[in-house]
Amino acid sequence: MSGGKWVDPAPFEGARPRVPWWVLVPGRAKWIAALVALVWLAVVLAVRLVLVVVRYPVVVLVPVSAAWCWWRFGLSPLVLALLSLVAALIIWSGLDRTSFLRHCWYRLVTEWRRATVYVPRWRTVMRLADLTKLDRRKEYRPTLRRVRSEGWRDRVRVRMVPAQSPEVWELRRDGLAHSFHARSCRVRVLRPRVIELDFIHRDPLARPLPVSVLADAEVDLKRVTVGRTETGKPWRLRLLGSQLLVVGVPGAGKGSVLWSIVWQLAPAIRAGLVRLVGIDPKGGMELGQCPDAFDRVVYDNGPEAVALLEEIAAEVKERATRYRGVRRLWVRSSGEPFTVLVVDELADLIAYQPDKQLRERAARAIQTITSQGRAPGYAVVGLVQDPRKEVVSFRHLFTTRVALRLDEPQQVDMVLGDGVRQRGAAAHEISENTPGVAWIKQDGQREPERARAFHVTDADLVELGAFLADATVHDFPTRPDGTEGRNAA
Ligand SMILES: Nc1ncnc2c1ncn2[C@@H]1O[C@H](COP(=O)(O)OP(=O)(O)OP(=O)(O)O)[C@@H](O)[C@H]1O
Repeated sequence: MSGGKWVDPAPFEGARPRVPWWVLVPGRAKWIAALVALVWLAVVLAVRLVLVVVRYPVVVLVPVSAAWCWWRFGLSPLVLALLSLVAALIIWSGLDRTSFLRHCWYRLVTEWRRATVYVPRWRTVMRLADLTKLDRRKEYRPTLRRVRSEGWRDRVRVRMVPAQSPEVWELRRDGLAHSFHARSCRVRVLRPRVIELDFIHRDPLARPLPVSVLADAEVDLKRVTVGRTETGKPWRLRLLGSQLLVVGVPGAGKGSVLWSIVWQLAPAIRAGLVRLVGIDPKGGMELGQCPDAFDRVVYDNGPEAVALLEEIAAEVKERATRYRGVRRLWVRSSGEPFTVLVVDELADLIAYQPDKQLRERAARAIQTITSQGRAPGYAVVGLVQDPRKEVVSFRHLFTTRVALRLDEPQQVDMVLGDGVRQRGAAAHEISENTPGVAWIKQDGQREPERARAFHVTDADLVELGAFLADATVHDFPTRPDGTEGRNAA
């Protein structure tokens, strides 16, 4: 104040002290925040620990138990316990090798491969394969989830990064296989954002499978076992209510699929429950190997074959009319045999036949049998070498499609349908050394299956013929001097 007037003092020019924000937070709030952070850290650590125990149970629990045993009882009981454990494992593997491998050995392999192959290389491989995404300096990386080793393959579950599609992984299958030391890699979609990579180490179907002993047994037409799948389960084909298309290049093993079916149906054929009708345009090269199996067979693709097809188509229509409103699917008690029509080279009838009229009549008849034969008990087993357009246009009529070895990836799409090859069904990669190996796609089943048909040898076909031939009484041979042989009595 000067003479009653206010004089503004000089403004304060010192720098305002800069203190971190948390200094301004009241002391109590700081304690609460620190406590929350500590609890959070403890929870994260506990979850991580649980994950380690879940992912590496053997590696974690065995040493921990051993350490506890040593501390509690001393060294000698520990050595005794370990020796007993080893002895128990040896006995287990001797008594039941399959369950030992599944529940013990493959568990160890799983942990070993996770720790030595997948975890150490995951980040680098993902980056180099361009499977990571960078957004605002944050890296999004696919997460390695569950790993399961089954000896011949490792199943690796992955959570994809947002906005990534399985096709991106499809394109990198080869690179991923090499990176993780596998022979090949398949990609399967499990659910949104989660895929499973199958890293294949060896082919479990490398060895031919012999057929089972031929004996009178009950035949289930919904589950005809014709081989084994790569997971070790029986390969079962549904014939009742289904139509089957088998495609493969020459020598791919179409014959083995066909004869495996006939082999399994043999008891029912002998009992008259199942009737086989065949058309072999190759002059009997295939079906002529066991004509006894067939009720009727035509070795031609001309008028006789077409007449047979039309006859069966008429039967289908007639039976369908009778069954209408009575039953929806053929049953044994109908008193009429279940009919299986085998066409060895379908393309010969509906594509290569030079006579246009015959070709069209054959196509019409096949269409009728496949589309209407389900309920009246008619199944078609169509074998094809060359999946050309004319044949593939029939594809949708066949509910089960079997792709044996094929030449080109496009052919796989033509036979199995779009998108099935992307789910791993690489029929064009089947080795020439494994005839009878096939990829199977059944309608209503999302995932294709890989399997191998039984190997039906020429000797087996002779046995099959003898099993199905009508019993004939043969004269006992007589000796040249006219006396009867020893067995004649
Ligand atoms: N499941 C199988 N296991 C082992 N070997 C097989 C199997 N199937 C077929 N083979 C062998 O592969 C060869 C070719 O088989 P097959 O004649 O059945 O092929 P295909 O596809 O019918 O040929 P084509 O179209 O020329 O008739 C044969 O020597 C056969 O012994």
